[in-house]
Amino acid sequence: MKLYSAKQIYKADQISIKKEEIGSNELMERAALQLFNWMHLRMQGAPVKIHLFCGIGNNGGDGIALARHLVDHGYNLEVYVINYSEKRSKDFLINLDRLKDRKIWPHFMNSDDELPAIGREDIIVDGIFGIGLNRTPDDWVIKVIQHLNNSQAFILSIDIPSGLFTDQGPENFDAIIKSNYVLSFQTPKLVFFLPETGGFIEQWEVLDIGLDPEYLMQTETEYELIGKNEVLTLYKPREKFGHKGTYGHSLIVGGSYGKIGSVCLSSKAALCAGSGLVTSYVPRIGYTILQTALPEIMVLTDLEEKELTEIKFDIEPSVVGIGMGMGTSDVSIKAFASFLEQNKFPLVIDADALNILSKKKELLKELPEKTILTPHPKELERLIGSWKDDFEKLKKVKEFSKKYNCIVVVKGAHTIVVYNDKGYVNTTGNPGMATAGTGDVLTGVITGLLAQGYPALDASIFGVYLHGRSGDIAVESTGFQSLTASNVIDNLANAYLDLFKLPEQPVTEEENQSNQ
Ligand SMILES: NC(=O)C1=CN([C@@H]2O[C@H](COP(=O)(O)OP(=O)(O)OC[C@H]3O[C@@H](n4cnc5c(N)ncnc54)[C@H](O)[C@@H]3O)[C@@H](O)[C@H]2O)[C@@H](O)CC1
Ligand SMILES: [K+]
Repeated sequence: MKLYSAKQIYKADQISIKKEEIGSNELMERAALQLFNWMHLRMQGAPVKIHLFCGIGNNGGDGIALARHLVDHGYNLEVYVINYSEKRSKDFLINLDRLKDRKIWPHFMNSDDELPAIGREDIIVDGIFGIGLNRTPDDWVIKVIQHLNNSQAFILSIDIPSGLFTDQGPENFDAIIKSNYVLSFQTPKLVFFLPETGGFIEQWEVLDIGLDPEYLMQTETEYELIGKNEVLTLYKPREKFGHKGTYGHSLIVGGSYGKIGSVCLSSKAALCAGSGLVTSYVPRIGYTILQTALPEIMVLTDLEEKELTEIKFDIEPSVVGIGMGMGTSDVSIKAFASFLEQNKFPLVIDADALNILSKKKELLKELPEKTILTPHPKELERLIGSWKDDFEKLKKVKEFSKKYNCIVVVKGAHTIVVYNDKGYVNTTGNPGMATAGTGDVLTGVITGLLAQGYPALDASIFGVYLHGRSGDIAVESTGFQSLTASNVIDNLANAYLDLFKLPEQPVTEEENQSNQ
């Protein structure tokens, strides 16, 4: 699913109005009707108190138009207009008149007005600012926003939580509505998925207001949201006459004294992701551990007992996944540097290998094209330097990706795979996966996919999705706290099977009767 920018949404809006020969207020009416239907279906006329807060732009206009439908259906409604500017939008005014025709008079709130009492059982509808916000709200408006956040009432936001910019980072976190539910028009917004701002949205849903499909389809976006539909187009089915050689050979390099487990996890994950063969390359101490833990896997060892001192092998792997548990001792740095200088195989680089790259940036030029780097936030910071906000971070990652022609997997609650100017935002995964070893599993999965011939970008996007989906399936039986990295590996099979599961269909009346 594409994630459109505010500019693109405004453009789609204009094109739709022109093509369909409708007024902009008709589009607003469509939006308001969608909002109303959503609420009415769930509330079924319940007499709960609804406090509807509107701004004076089109987001407020949506709110005012919604108010008319709610009133027409007998809902218990109080409407407030936050008068933060004199420049009321045309469609806001049209809808205000329509509301007044029904003898409904909103409370017009100005800077020195008292804030209304809101019960914790009430519902707040937030239509103060939409995608048109272009500066931090005035102090008194921030006080209103804080008042709503502190009320403990359920907050339903129209289009986007008020106070959140669509395409830039926030300046003041106190100025943003904390939404329980966002009904977002046509497209979710990128900020819903970024670590700094994602917490302002508990749940979201898209309401289709029928913006011009042709424009939406043809328009390239900077970010895409990755769900099952998107990865299904990447999936490569197995061939009947395939053999283990067809599905590649993954070499997993890493480990040191006390950290052989990380190599076990990556190696097993590569195997379960479908790699035909897997070999692990570890210090000698890892030999018995790996051979005992993973009978399907071959093992090569360094001459040294406890750490890697030389990465040399006489096999021809399809791909090398490197770095987990490797440490950053001087000898291991040297081993990694000379490996990079001679290596000709595709690479997935993680953990300590990333830290070594950060310390010795001159090694970055040795990376084969489309090398995949999988940093967590701290590793990323060491690699690209610090950032002011998520948008600056993504800009820096894009520059880095272009400079070194590499793919960067920016790990987080919504991992974003970045290549060149484009970002792919993952939707699977859960907080239970914030546990030791899940990163090693991800490296293994991506390595295993590359081995099978997935192009590097597809392997990254698909690998991140599968890893998260395995975690989501696992957590159903483990709960968040007890989920382990091994549980994620154990559910890779289920994540694959889940790709082809159809959504559950409602039981028909006939089936119901025959079951009785
Ligand atoms: N574009 C579309 O396709 C549609 C948009 N609709 C609604 O329109 C919204 C966008 O409306 P607008 O562009 O009118 O903008 P908003 O309603 O988001 O913002 C109000 C206006 O206030 C001004 N403003 C921005 N920041 C301010 C600040 N900090 N203090 C004071 N004034 C400030 C701006 O001039 C802005 O236009 C969307 O979020 C959505 O809710 C819907 O009506 C349906 C169609
Ligand atoms: K809003």
